[in-house]
Amino acid sequence: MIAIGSDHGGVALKDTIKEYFDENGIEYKDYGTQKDVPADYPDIAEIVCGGILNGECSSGVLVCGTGIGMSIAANKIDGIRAAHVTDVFSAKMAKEHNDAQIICLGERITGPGLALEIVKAYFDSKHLGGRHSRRVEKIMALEKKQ
Ligand SMILES: O=C(CO)[C@H](O)[C@H](O)[C@H](O)COP(=O)(O)O
Repeated sequence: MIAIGSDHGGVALKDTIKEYFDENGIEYKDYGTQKDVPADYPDIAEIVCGGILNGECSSGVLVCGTGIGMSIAANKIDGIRAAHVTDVFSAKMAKEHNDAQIICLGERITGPGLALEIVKAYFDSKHLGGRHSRRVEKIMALEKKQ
């Protein structure tokens, strides 16, 4: 199950991504917000990350105006690796190298066509393990050092 959420600045792109999921039989849970309902991105980031940490969802997509606020907020939550991506190669690397559970997109930055290519690249990729796992473990250890 994929978690998806946005603030009001990302709701149209969220709906585009949901259409893609529907067309491709990909299961998701929409954590809001909905059209015409303003929301603060840290609130949505928190509930989407919660859905991943409690095991309900395995990964997620967060959308705001730029993707920046969502990624800053999500990365404050213990156990979460969220990647702010604006291109296909970075989306692939976010999974292959960083094992990011979440990608963050910006509706005011990335058009719907490219955004869908990014989403596909991320979900079609697998974490490569090996030396990348060692580095991901070091990222997670940083949380414990604070
Ligand atoms: O967090 C952001 C910027 O880093 C997002 O783009 C938000 O969607 C944006 O700040 C919302 O702004 P608005 O003026 O309230 O629409």
